[in-house]
Amino acid sequence: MSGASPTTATRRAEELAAAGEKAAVLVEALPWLRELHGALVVVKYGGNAMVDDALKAAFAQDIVFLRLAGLRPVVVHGGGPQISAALDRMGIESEFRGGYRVTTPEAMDVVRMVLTGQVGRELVGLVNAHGPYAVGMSGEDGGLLRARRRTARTTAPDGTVEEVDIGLVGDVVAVDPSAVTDLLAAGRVPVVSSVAPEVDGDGRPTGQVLNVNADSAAAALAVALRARRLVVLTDVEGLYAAWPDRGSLLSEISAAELDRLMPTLESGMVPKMAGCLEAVRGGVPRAYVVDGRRPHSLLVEVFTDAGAGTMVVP
Ligand SMILES: Nc1ncnc2c1ncn2[C@@H]1O[C@H](COP(=O)(O)OP(=O)(O)O)[C@@H](O)[C@H]1O
Ligand SMILES: CC(=O)N[C@@H](CCC(=O)OP(=O)(O)O)C(=O)O
Repeated sequence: MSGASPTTATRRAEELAAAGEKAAVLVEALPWLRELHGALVVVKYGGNAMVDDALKAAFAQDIVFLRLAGLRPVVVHGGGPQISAALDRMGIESEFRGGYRVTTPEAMDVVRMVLTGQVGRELVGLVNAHGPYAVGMSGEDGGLLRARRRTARTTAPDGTVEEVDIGLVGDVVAVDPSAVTDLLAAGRVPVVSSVAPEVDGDGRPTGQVLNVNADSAAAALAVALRARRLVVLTDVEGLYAAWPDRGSLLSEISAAELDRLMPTLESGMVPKMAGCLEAVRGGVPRAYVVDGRRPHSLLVEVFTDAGAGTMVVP
């Protein structure tokens, strides 16, 4: 008698079946690869989804995969928890109003240092472990972003709405995407941190830098770059109809429905969903909020039919 023993043969059959399943995943990606070839995709990586080294490394793999699959990814990263930890080590307490950090001049130095000097550098390093793709930049570089100070609105128990000063926090009012498009044309992956120079009412620089929420910065960039997708990776499955008791997870929502839901949203979801709204109203065909705690959720969202999380459509 010749040939493999029954156990070896069974194992071989199982291996081939597993390989076939993997091939099926690749085949499922085919229409998406075709549709998104050359597409510019802005990926916002939230600080809360940077849970551990393995997850950050998986994110870097996904970005390199997108780039090698012929898409043009642009990363905008957050780093809220990392900023809070650094402030905490310095004995400075973090305070948020309406999802935005109250930013004193002292805190602004830390925001800039942590976002551009620490979180951005780490992501660039992780991507570049695969080849010289990533180039880090902040909204200050190449005139990329300009921002004006924002105030936060709070509602008092009697229902009156008050404007409160939240310090050096900005809204993006202008984007010059050439620094990013130049890098894309050179085959690079821009990794952007959300710090921006302040301009006055006449558009003149004041010399101050402002702390821009990373969701807002990603949305402004996605609009200015005419991105085909904005994908926001965060630490929750997507947008829930009710919070914190997690009503149903909304798999798809229109801009008009989201607009109605906006006043009910809390904390970090406020700038996140405002950003998605701004993006789809500004011409981005789809914006997604995806659970970045699941490894490779970015690839699942972009290349499979199932998708995940919440999709916002115009
Ligand atoms: N309706 C909602 N659906 C989902 N999450 C919500 C909702 N309202 C508030 N949240 C909170 O928003 C958080 C996401 O925002 P944030 O912490 O700023 O994340 P990131 O660091 O990714 O920007 C969630 O973890 C959740 O606690
Ligand atoms: C004004 C404002 O709130 N800026 C944010 C910038 C970082 C950020 O947005 O990080 P995540 O995406 O991880 O939340 C902050 O200081 O935390």
